[in-house]
Amino acid sequence: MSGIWGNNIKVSIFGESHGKGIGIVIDGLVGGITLELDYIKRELQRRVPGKNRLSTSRKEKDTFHILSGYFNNKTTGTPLCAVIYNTDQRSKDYEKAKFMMRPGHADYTGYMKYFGANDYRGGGHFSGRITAPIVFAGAIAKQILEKKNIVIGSHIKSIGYIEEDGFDAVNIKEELLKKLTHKEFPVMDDEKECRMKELILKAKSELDSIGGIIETAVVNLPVGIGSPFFDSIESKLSHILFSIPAVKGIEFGEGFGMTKMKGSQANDEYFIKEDKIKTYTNHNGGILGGISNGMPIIFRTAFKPTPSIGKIQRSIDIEKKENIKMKIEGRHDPCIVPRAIPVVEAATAIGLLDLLIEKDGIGWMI
Ligand SMILES: Cc1cc2nc3c(=O)[nH]c(=O)nc-3n(C[C@H](O)[C@H](O)[C@H](O)COP(=O)(O)O)c2cc1C
Ligand SMILES: C=C(O[C@@H]1CC(C(=O)O)=C[C@@H](OP(=O)(O)O)[C@H]1O)C(=O)O
Repeated sequence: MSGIWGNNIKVSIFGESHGKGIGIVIDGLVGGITLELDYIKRELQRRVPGKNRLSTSRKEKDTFHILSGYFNNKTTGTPLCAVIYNTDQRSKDYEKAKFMMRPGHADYTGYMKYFGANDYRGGGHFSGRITAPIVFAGAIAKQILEKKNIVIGSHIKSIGYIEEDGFDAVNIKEELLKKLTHKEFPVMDDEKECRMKELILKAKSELDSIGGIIETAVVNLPVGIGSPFFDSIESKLSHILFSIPAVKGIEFGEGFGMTKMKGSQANDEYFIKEDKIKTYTNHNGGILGGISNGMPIIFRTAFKPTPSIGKIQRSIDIEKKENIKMKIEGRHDPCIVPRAIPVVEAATAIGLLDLLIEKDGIGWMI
C-alpha cells in the first residue's frame, strides 16, 4: 500500500473511517511559516459530512489536533502531524453486510488485495473520509501559495446532465475564485444551482446517486513551473487528483474537446502587452510541454455517482461464494461532488507546492 505522496513535500496519510481516527504527516515544510489555524478550520468545514440534505447524514466535527511540527504559531521544519478523531461511526450497518461486496465500492478489490484483513467498516481506508487529512494539508499549501498571490478556486461544472458555462479561461479573476470558495454550493449561475440541487435530491429520493464535474482554475502561477518528463504539471496533478476516491477522469484545458479542433483552432496565439507575454486563447489550460506558461491553469475533474445506493442490486457473498441480492443501508452522499470541491483544491495546492519547491527551493515558502 502506498500512503505516501510527493518529492519535495511529502504527505503520508493514515486511518480508517470507523477506526479511532484519520490523519496526515507532512514532511518538507520549511521552519518559520506562520499558519492561520482558522483558515484550516474553514477549509475542513467546506468538506465536513452531515451539514445538509445533499450530504451523508453522518455528523463529524472534523476538529484537528496538531501533534508535532508546529510551535509558537509557526512551523518548526520537522514533520507536521495532525489527527482528526472519528466520533460518529455506525459500524452495525457494515457488520451484517461484512461479506457482501458493494458494487462500485472497493469492498471486493480491498478484500482480495489484503486477504480479507481490510477494515471493511465504512469502506475503511478506501472511504471518502480519508480526504479530510488531504484538506488539512491542502489548507497549509493554499496559505503558502496565497502569500505569493497564487489563488485556486473551483465551481461545479455539471451534475448529471445539468451543466453551467465554464470559466473564462483567459480572463478568470482571483476575486471570482475567492468568492466561489465561500459559497456552500459553488455555481456561477443561480438557476443552474437550483436545478443541480433538485437533481441530487431526486436521485436521493429514488434511492440512487449521481455524479458530476468540478472545474478548477489556478491564477498567478509563474511561468516555468513543472518538471518534464515525469513531473509535468499534468502528470503531477493527475497523480494526486486520481488518488481521490471516485475520480474517474481529468482533462486539462479543452482536453478531449481538442480532438475535434484543427491546429489553427487549438493553438493559443501569443501577444505582448505592457512587457507581459500572454495568449489570446487558453485551450491548453496554461500548460505547454508540462510547464506553466503564465496563463490560468484550467482543468476539470470527473466524479462518478456514489456507489453505495439504496436500490436493490445483484452482488456476491464472498465467504459463502453465492450470488445474492443486496440492499445497502447506512448514511451516504447522494452526490460526492459538492463535498469534493475543497479536496480537489487541496490536492492541487499540494501538487503545485511540490513543483514550486522543486524550482525555487525550500526557502521559497517564506
Ligand atoms: C468526499 C467523498 C465522499 C464520499 N462519500 C461516499 C459515500 O457516502 N458512500 C460511498 O459509497 N462512497 C462515497 N465516496 C466514494 C468512495 O469512497 C469510492 O467510490 C470508493 O472508495 C471506491 O473508489 P473508486 O470509486 O475511486 O474506485 C466518497 C468519496 C469522496 C471523495
Ligand atoms: C464520513 C464521511 O463520508 C463517508 C464516506 C463514505 C465512503 O464510502 O466513501 C461512506 C459514508 O460513511 P459511513 O457509512 O461511515 O457514514 C460517508 O458518510 C466523510 O467524508 O467524512
